Amino acid sequence: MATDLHRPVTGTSAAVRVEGLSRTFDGRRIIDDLELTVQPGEFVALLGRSGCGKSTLLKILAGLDREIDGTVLVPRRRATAFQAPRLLPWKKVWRNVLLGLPGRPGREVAEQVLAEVGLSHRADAWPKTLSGGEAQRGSLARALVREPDLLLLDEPFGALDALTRLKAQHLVGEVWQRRGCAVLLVTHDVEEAVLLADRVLVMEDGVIAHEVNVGLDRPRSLTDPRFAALRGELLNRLGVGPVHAA
Ligand SMILES: Nc1ncnc2c1ncn2[C@@H]1O[C@H](COP(=O)(O)OP(=O)(O)OP(=O)(O)O)[C@@H](O)[C@H]1O
Repeated sequence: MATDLHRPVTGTSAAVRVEGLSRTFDGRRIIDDLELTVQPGEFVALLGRSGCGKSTLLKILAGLDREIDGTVLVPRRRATAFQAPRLLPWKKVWRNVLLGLPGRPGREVAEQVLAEVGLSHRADAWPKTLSGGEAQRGSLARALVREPDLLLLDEPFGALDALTRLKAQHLVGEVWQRRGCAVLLVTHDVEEAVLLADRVLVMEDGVIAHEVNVGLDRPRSLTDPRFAALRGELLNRLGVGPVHAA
């Protein structure tokens, strides 16, 4: 197995470079000679039918799955947020934020990033008392505190109600623009992908089968006919069938 997971990507090179990546589970090749490049500061969304291997790819990039063939180059400074916020219930929010940071950072480090995600008022709360949106902000804060060059997001808004989801999407867009890190967002939501990403990838049969450059100015509007056209194109790619622009 030619695994090269921790060779840092430096200088002007890509934030993610994946070459000839394959992953097999129980004899099934879920990822099959996949190629992927993400540029520094680029926001990329990854769509694909359920079970096509999106989360598997993200876990590999996060360094959580190393049973692979191929080459994966990612920055050392990377952080992940998942659909389930995974905050430790026995630690207050601010202590959760500092998890995984080396040394013994002070509370002010957590407070700074909690302010960035609008959660300062819940710093002393226990995770079980947070709303879904607050818990997801906590999870995002825990990722951001590492000052990642690459932020890996796996359906982070999937469990949120529609309004909270919109707010969380807005927050991630803001954070990305402010921080300038590369983002790879796995999502089922085509609108979310077009709203946030520079480039939308569609995964199919173990590879990146399609790629769409969004190319719309930000902030983006769902009522823009070009938005609707991109959404329709992607839905067709996903096999959801013709969708007419509003
Ligand atoms: N640890 C594992 N052992 C065996 N099979 C696995 C394992 N992890 C994932 N798989 C299988 O690999 C395939 C891809 O899973 P993955 O979770 O990456 O899909 P996904 O595209 O993220 O799906 P969804 O959109 O439903 O979350 C699935 O068939 C899944 O059952």
